[in-house]
Amino acid sequence: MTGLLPVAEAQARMLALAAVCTVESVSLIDAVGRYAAEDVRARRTQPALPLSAMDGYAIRFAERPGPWTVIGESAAGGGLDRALGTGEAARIFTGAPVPQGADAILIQEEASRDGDRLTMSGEGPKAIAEFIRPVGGDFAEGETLIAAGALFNPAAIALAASGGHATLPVRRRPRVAILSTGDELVPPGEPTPGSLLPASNGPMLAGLLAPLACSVTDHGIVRDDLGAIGAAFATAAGNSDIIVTTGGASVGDHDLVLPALQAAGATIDFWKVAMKPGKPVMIARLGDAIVLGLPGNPVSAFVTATLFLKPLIAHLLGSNSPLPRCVTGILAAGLPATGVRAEYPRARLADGLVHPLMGQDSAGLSALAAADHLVVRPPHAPPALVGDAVELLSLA
Ligand SMILES: Nc1nc2c(c(=O)[nH]1)N[C@H]1C(S)=C(S)[C@@H](COP(=O)(O)OP(=O)(O)OC[C@H]3O[C@@H](n4cnc5c(N)ncnc54)[C@H](O)[C@@H]3O)O[C@H]1N2
Ligand code: MOO
Repeated sequence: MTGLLPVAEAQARMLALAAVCTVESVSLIDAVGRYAAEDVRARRTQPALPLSAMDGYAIRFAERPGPWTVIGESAAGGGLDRALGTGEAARIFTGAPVPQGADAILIQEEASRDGDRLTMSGEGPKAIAEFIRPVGGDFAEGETLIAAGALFNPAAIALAASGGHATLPVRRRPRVAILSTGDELVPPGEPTPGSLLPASNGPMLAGLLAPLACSVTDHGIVRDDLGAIGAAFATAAGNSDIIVTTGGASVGDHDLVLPALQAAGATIDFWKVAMKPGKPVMIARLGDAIVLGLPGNPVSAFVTATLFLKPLIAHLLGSNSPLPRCVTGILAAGLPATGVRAEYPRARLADGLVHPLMGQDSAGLSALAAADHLVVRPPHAPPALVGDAVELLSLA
């Protein structure tokens, strides 16, 4: 239990430990940011009829350049009550059904109309079916629109709505409890005499979680005392799916999260991950709750929350790809060789290049706040040079 676990292995073990939340059916808006608990299939075909993509006239392509006789109109939600005959055209609007007999749309900018008489004044449609959206062009009834485990982002919500759904199957929102341990901490805004300092990890974690589909309870500051930490665990365990702690995770005499968990009867799965910042990361099960012990250093807490807490929540919500995905960027400045731990230097993307920031200390919040990406450096990597491609994790 004292060795350093590779990051990917630690993430896999964490995900294997945690069961997904139960299924519930919620409104479309409530489903945003959650994941499909089962395949969502189309209950209708879209478009259900051939529809015009433009305002203009429904014509027969072979009859260009006209003249045609305009016999009526087709508006969105309506339609023409009969088929077009030879030499006939219909006024048509965007989203309106294309009458039977028509096979192209002449846009109104390229049409000239005098009473019922219509002729082509511009180039006209270049091919049969131009500006006509065919039946089922978007999707057909019965098709899988959103696969189980995929994210309901706003576009997926629109797709589900278009597919005939008013409610969606999702997983219950995980309940997350935040505990900030440390005798040196005071609530933000309070005086900080001597070596006291504002507890910034709680608001940071709550901020990271705010856009996610979970409910968060910040239990505030817990003193470095075995009894106090144990009592906080006991309070949180009954009504949390995840308990996330910061601080007290290392090896000092005041680092009491591990002994408090052991005293509470928790099963410790791992402690210490091969990453920098963020080595003392702990995963345990306490009753039905997963405990994620993060280091106290503010940047370490942020980076480990990005790599462990956010994926854990996505997993509990039923995501089929809970781990963060990297993109590639080109370095504007070099980075030193890495040691036994993977490293996550804070960086900013500017002019298409990755600029590592000054102040890569695990307590350096200024660089963290200026960063929009973490560079992902594997263990035992040689120095990275200007112009090298590197993996990046977006902090957006
Ligand atoms: N002898 C060793 N010492 C340390 C090791 C080690 O392996 N051997 N690991 C280092 C690493 S790496 C880290 S990271 C830290 C993690 O320590 P803890 O998780 O035990 O955190 P604390 O000691 O409680 O605090 C560290 C640091 O962070 C400040 N802090 C804590 N909580 C907050 C908060 N809520 N808001 C703002 N700042 C907070 C705290 O005051 C300390 O300065 O251990 C190293 N030591
Ligand atoms: O992991 Mo600690 O986060 O290196 O300072």
